[in-house]
Amino acid sequence: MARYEQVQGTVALITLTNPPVNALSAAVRLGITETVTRALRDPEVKSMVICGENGVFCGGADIREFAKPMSGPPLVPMIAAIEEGEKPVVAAIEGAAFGGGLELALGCHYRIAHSKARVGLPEVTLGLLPAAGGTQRLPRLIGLAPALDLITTGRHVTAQEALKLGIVDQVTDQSALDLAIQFAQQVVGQPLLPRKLSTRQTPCPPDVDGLLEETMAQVKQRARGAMAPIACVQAVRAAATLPYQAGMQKEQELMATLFHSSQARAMQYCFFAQRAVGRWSLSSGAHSGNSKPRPVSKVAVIGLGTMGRGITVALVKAGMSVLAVETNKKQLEIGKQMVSAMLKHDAQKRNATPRLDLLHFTIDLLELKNTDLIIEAVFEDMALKKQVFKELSSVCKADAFLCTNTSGLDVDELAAVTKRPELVVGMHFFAPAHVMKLLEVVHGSRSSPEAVATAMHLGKRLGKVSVLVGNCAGFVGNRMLKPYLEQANFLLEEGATPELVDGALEEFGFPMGVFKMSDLSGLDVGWRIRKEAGLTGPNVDPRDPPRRRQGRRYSPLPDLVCEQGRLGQKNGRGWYLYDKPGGRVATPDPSIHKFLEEYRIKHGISPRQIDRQEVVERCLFALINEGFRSLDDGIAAGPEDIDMIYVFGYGWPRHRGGPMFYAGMVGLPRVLTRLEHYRQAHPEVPHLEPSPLLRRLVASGSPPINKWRDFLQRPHSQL
Ligand SMILES: CC/C=C\CC(=O)SCCNC(=O)CCNC(=O)[C@H](O)C(C)(C)COP(=O)(O)OP(=O)(O)OC[C@H]1O[C@@H](n2cnc3c(N)ncnc32)[C@H](O)[C@@H]1OP(=O)(O)O
Repeated sequence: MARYEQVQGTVALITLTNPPVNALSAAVRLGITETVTRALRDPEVKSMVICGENGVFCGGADIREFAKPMSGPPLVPMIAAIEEGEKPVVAAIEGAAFGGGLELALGCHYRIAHSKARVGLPEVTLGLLPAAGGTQRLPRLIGLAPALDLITTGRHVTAQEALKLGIVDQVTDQSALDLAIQFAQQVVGQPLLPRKLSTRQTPCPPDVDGLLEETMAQVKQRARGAMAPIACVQAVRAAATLPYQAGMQKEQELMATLFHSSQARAMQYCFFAQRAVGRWSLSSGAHSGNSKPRPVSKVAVIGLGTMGRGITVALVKAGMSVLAVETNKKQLEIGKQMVSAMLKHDAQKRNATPRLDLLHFTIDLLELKNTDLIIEAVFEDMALKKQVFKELSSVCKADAFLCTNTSGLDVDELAAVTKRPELVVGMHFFAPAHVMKLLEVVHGSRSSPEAVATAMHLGKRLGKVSVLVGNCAGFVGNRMLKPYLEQANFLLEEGATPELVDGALEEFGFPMGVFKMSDLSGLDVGWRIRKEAGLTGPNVDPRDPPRRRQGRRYSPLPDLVCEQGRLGQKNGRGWYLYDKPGGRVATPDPSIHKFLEEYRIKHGISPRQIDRQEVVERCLFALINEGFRSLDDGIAAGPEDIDMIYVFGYGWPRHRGGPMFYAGMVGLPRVLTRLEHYRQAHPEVPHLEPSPLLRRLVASGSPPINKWRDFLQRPHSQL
């Protein structure tokens, strides 16, 4: 797993050979150990170069091995042997050097990178820390503050930034390997000691404690309960305050607390799940391996509201030419100004030039005739969307894809008004669409594999995690959100406050509780949808009592809040009070508390003490239960799809792996028992009735999550 050659007479070339990313598996570690020993012993060899096969240096430790018993030589002594050896070693970094890969390179005496290479220590994103000396060598190389940044965020760094930071010694547009071999010959005979990072002192600012405290406070705030970022700060602190060996000891101790933790398991599950959702399949037998996306170069976006603007920006940022369409000149001008401002702001942050040249604006639908793919992002109103789709179907070229950004309307109903239902798919972006990483691609019953492949591929081009889902009200994400929101409202009726509910959910790890999130989205959005569904407003069945709709318990609280003119952050008043319209600082509002008390009196509800555990269980188990139903209905292809939707689209804390993974961690029997308990206490809430799939899984001994597919009621998903 490591090839050995002697090149240019005196240079030992060691090539890691473990495709696709040359991960440091046991076999690779053994290969490196053996080849380095051989090179150190061979008197003809004066220096070494370590590189990776297929243009990738090394993607780090083999993550798949973490769940197995340790075998093969450990990384720490392997890297120490390279550093301590008396022959210079040069790392030739092409493609990527991540995690253990960069730590290996830091053990080398010199690093040469290709200009397109990226480096980083992303262990924190796997619930770990760089425990092959990364927390000790990197600060000694680049200083305390930049090392803290890189290690606690896990961010990827370009070769250019790596050069500026001092992580690499040279960057080349030519072959990094050729340059490294040349370099390895030149440095023979030069003093090696100063190149051994373990012998250096960490460059620190005058106020080390201040920096560490400030970083710890920031990290805790960002971490939302994740342990790894905190351990990373503690390990880097050791690099600033302890001698190297003691620092290494600390690194190992901290790693031991993380390595077998449920958080690390959850985050490593997310790593593989994120990649698994890209491998989609349909019941027809079409799948990502046999369905080619059609090339798309001209894209149009219809509607420049919040969603349309975000989608346009995302497309332009991905280098695509976009025709942005509005209904009238005034709206077009507003949209144009806002999109341009967003692009300029984004470019400024990246120190780049905004690609305004890729943008074209029109109010004339006829200009769409040469467009390859159209994304409709008009108001969430079926009649309006149908009218748009009819028009698109007649003006666009016959093979253009027609995509809708609906967040939950029936994609088949829209496809049916066109002359090309097979080219219609849902592309459900999440606000703000240029920031949020999730894209739900909705497969209608007549969508062709090519349309699905094209939408999935477009999502990837935009840097999104695209998840294929089936067509039903709300698709996967919003369908599961419904019982979650419902439980939150019921909890208010029963005695909770918005702060209590949000506090419990934020403590769980969500960036924002449900009521703050509703305020941010705008309370009128759901109000309008509920009016259309006949749950509030003039279309309510007059025979329905105030707290029942369509045969089940209903809370009119959110409707009543909207009727008071409280629309959320946008007008400064929602479930909370804000410093100003559009303000972000939420404070509890005594008038909401009074309103809730009066509501309870009016409806004869005696408020009771509700604790955080009940909030978490009722909101999250109801959501998870709907996840099981979505799986059983074939709307979600697998639990990984649901989990990635929630992690990337709804702020589910990554260190808890997503709702379905979390259910497995809590234990399916417990989820079932608690749902049964709450269902008994609230017989009028059907969402609390445990799903048949959950019952089947528990009856079968609660198999691990990767076996759940075997228990689905349909052998194939509906997709
Ligand atoms: C003592 C502890 C010391 C060290 C700890 C570590 O090193 S932990 C590992 C740290 N490394 C990382 O987190 C990097 C993970 N990999 C990536 O970020 C990307 O894979 C990479 C290297 C940038 C390449 O990206 P690309 O988009 O080209 O490929 P893709 O991500 O789809 O990966 C291709 C397949 O390789 C599998 N894979 C990638 N990295 C690893 C790894 N470190 N271990 C095991 N497997 C890895 C990935 O899962 C893909 O396979 P698939 O079957 O498609 O899932």
